[in-house]
Amino acid sequence: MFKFLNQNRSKPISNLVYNLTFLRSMGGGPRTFPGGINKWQWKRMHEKKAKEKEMKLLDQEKQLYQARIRSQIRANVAGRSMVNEVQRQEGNTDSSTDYNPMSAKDHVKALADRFMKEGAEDLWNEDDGPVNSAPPPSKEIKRTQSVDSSSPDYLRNMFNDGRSLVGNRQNLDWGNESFRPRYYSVQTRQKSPPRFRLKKYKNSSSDDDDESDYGSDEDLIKPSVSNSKFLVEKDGGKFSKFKPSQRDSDEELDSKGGKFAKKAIGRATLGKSKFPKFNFSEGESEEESEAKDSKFAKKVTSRATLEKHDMKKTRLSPWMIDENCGLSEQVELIREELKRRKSPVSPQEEVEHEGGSLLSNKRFDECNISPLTVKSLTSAGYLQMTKVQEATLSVCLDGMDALVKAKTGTGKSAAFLLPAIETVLKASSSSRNQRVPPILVLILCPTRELASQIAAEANVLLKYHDGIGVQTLIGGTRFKVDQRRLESDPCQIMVATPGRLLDHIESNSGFSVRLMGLKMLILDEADHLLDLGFRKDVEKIVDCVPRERQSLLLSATVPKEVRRVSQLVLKRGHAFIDTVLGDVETHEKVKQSYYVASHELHFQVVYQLLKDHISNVVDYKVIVFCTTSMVTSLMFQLLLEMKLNVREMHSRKPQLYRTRISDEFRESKRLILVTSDISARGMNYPDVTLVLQVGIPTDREQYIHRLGRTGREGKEGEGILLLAPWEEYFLDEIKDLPISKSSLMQLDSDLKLKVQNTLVNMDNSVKEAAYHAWLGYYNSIRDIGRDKTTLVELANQFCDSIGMQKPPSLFRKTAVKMGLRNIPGIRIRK
Ligand SMILES: Nc1ncnc2c1ncn2[C@@H]1O[C@H](COP(=O)(O)OP(=O)(O)OP(=O)(O)O)[C@@H](O)[C@H]1O
Repeated sequence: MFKFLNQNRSKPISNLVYNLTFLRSMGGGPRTFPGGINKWQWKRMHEKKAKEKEMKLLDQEKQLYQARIRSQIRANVAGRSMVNEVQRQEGNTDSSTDYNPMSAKDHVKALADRFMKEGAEDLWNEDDGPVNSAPPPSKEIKRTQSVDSSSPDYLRNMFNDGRSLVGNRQNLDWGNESFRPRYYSVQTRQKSPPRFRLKKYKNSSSDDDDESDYGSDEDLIKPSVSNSKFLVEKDGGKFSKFKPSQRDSDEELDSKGGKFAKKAIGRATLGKSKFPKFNFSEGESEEESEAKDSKFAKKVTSRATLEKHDMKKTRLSPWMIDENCGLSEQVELIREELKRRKSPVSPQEEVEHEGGSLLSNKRFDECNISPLTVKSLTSAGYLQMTKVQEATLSVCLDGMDALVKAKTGTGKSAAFLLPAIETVLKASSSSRNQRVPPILVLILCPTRELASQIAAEANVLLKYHDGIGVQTLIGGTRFKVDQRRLESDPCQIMVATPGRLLDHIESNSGFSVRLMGLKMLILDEADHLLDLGFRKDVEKIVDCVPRERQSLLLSATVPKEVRRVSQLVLKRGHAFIDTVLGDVETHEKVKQSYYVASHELHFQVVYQLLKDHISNVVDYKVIVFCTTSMVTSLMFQLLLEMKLNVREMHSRKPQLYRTRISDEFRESKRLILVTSDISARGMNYPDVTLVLQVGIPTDREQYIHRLGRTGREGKEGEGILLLAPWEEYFLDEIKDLPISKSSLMQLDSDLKLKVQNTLVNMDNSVKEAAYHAWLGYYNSIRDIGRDKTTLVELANQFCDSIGMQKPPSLFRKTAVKMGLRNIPGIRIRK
């Protein structure tokens, strides 16, 4: 009897295990577990196992370290230290040959620190000393300091030397106030107490509805662009306008030096960009330089398994560093280059440049980041910081949490990646010998493409940092493949979309253990991640990472509600850095207009607008945003039939296809991307000439982010919004933006017929799906979704416009869910 029962039980269990494996490989992750235990029991069981494993590893590490110390002593006795010294002199800072200079006791303490979180005391062995001892000073910093030519100070002095070649500040003509350097962030990493401090935000706990908790506008750290004054909070508490004066001569000198470097180094990169362009030599013409640029353009490939995505095209600048040179030789080369670039630009040019410049006066070598990062930045063509980078870096290097608001395309990615790299460098001295290094920095972002883009950018900045890895965890890839990758190629920086990250947390306790070492949490497009769609996932993730961490939230839009909920992630005393304050959130150089046309004319108007743009702009690159994936698909097919050069991108497409299209569009010219909102945020497609939004975006923020795909890096761009008459109410939400009405063009009757015929002949399934999606989208928008009868009438107008005789029927269940069951005009599927 027992045997019989047992035989019968074994089958369902094995089936369950099979199903679980299948589910996991599909990316959903198991929800029930073998043996009938629940998720949390399963998780605890694995955590216990992982702890035991960690204890074993800790023990092994101690032994390994002792062995290293012994071998180092032996090597010293045998005169090996001389060889190491020579290697150091040559700039060979390979960590594999550089045995950690900590004392054995410090090292053991550092190992212990790694586990110093709640509940980890049991990993500590009493013989190892007190658990609460302060962590040893960062050995990484010590190590770089010993290599004198690569230290930040050395590089700074070197740049200052270059500056002094054209005379000191007294010799330069700074007479006109408008030529004076701009200041907006005084928070420098000084040893002496700072004279000013940044305004910190106090999150309210229970009374968080009170607006005053977030301070008045004056409480914000606001880099002033238009004049040399800025708002800072004095130690006494009150704000005052501050004007650089004599006593700030050091900063002034630096800024002017920065300015000189900017001038000497050249003008904007691509076209009318405000970013610096590097001329190869003084005698070289612009064309020659361009030709060389493209000739030498090279792909910087990452170490992470991002395939094609993980590449960034960079221009070979004169700062491109010869890999074969020692660091001191490279420094010499840069010094030579500075000498050659003596001639300052004219004051007139300076003013123009400052008018709308995104760059600050500070260079990367002036801001206490690792010289190897400066080297990577230099070889990627970044010399000066953008304003948001300067403001963010100074706050983050001081260890503060921050909420950062800066316009689209102003370099927020590097603004959070630079402190992230510094965090890894600081923390890795204590985690260097771990077999599976903890994840030290976690970057969350809303879309897969954005995650891949951020990882690619991180790899560019890590070009010269051996041993720091970046990986992505994004949906649409095989879960098992992710797991294998995590095991075979451990990383310290993880870029992830929330859903897939949670799947890994829930199904792999080893992964959760790795997250326990987290030092920095970053939310890019933070307002979107804290929106209702993502908030629950983000809360769960925050619960899985240590409380003792630094957090950074960034976005081009930060509505008040987001400032309120930001306390889910940020500490009480966080800084709010707002580089937009007092200015509109969109770029001055992006011309914004809107058209109003009835639904039946929309497709023709879109076609006409695109045709006009193509005939006016030779190297056009257009993004057409549609309301939903299925409407995107319909629009794409129509434009394809109308013989335009289009590509389609939305969440219903397989990931490989999305990656391919994204890559193609990034590199291309004369192409139109028809897309849903998956491309609205963060995507950095260079040189987009027009963004066309068809129908209302979900909200004001989404309008700004979509528009932000053009006019990046200070370039020019154009944005058009096409609305149906009933959608005009949306204009109220963006009334503070510089958008103007354009009158509808005369539509050609032949064209009208052509568009209508194409729509009529299109596959019915595409049109049906578009109708359902349209209904779903507008039903979810508060202002229209409430009045169901009007909504259905409008949906039927849309249906007419896409060449359908009668509206397709809905499943009863769907109609009930949408609250449309008994609404006239809705057909229910039998
Ligand atoms: N200091 C710099 N010097 C030169 N170029 C820079 C610098 N910082 C960033 N860039 C370039 O500026 C472009 C825009 O940067 P990024 O994508 O980080 O903008 P963003 O502010 O995150 O935009 P969004 O709000 O759309 O996410 C990128 O091409 C990047 O390489």
